[in-house]
Amino acid sequence: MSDEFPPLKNDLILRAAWGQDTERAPVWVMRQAGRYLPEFRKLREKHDFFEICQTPELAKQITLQPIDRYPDLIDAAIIFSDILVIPQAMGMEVLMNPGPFFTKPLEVPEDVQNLQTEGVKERLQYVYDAIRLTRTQLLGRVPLIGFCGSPWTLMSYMIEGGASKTLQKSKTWLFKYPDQSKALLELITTACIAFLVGQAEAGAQLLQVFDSNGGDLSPHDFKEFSLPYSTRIAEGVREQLRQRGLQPVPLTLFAKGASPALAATAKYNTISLQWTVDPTDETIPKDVVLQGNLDPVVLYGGRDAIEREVKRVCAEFRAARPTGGWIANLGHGITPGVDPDDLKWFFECVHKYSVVNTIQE
Ligand SMILES: Cc1c2[nH]c(c1CCC(=O)O)Cc1[nH]c(c(CCC(=O)O)c1C)Cc1[nH]c(c(CCC(=O)O)c1C)Cc1[nH]c(c(C)c1CCC(=O)O)C2
Repeated sequence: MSDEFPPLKNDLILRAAWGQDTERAPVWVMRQAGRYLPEFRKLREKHDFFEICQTPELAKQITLQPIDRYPDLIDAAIIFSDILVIPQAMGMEVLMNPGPFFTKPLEVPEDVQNLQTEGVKERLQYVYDAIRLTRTQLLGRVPLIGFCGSPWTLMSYMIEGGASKTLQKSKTWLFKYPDQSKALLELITTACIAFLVGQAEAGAQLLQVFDSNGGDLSPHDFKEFSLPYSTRIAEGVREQLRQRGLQPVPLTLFAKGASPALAATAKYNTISLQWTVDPTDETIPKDVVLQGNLDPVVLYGGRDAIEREVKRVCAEFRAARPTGGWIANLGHGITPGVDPDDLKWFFECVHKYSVVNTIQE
């Protein structure tokens, strides 16, 4: 399997994800292939969002855009796709206009019976094809990240029908129909495990679970309705990779807004922190690798602010992980208005200030 693709020239992020010390922190950003890039917007004018996801050649082209624009500055690619491909593969229609829009969201627990839970892994074949093609054309420059949404975050989209500030409908399910909610979370968990294993089989070298709505739950409900399923994904993926004789793949959990100490109990190799978390927080266990966590809005603050904030964040992470185990990133996705040159400056600052002896000045 490993011979299928060109040899890897930059394994910084893999070493960091396994907890090893690195010369400097590896860096990538969530949503790095996205609307802040003029080359993305140009391609997007001609193609529907999910058409791009479903066309391996287009998904590959967009995945490579930031890698081509920032050569030697960026340490990972992330496959161009969306967390909502799982609900689609379960038979739900999802459009992007401009945010995600479900034409028939789940309204009552009986609606769950209409989901097509058999064959989900197979219907996502286009993602595996995109991953294979991208790995080939990356030419070993950097590792490729695969991903999925967490069961709770996907459940909330399937019920809300799109993004929501309050999550009133989906949280109502948790309080009104806790058992049926757990049954739905189980179904989604099974799909997530199969999908992540499929991505690793196709060549994804690191896997990230996005629990973007995890922090909208009380710690009690997070422990009841989100954490157990994210934990099961980590266990299930590791187990299935082992059974298939595949190399282990490092796993990252981004439980946005949730307590990092709780997120760490899910036993992922890495937890991704949003900017409201102090990486030196004593409650975070020392054996988990950290990813993050510059406030994405700093990228609008100009070069001096970017440099100052990167320097500060680098010092914090070095204090938190003196012997390595940090992947530099933003605390959430990069937003559409960022100047691509300011992102370049962010990468340059991370290269400079995450080297051990420069941050001790
Ligand atoms: C919640 C969520 C979604 N999708 C995703 C999440 C989890 C991360 C997070 O919390 O932001 C994950 C995602 N979405 C996308 C990626 C691609 C890889 C990457 O570059 O990170 C990834 C990893 C592409 C995308 N997904 C989307 C875009 C922009 C839409 C467009 O091109 O029209 C991109 C590049 C659209 C999308 N997709 C989703 C929303 C809420 C939106 C609209 C809001 C927004 O635009 O940021 C669902």
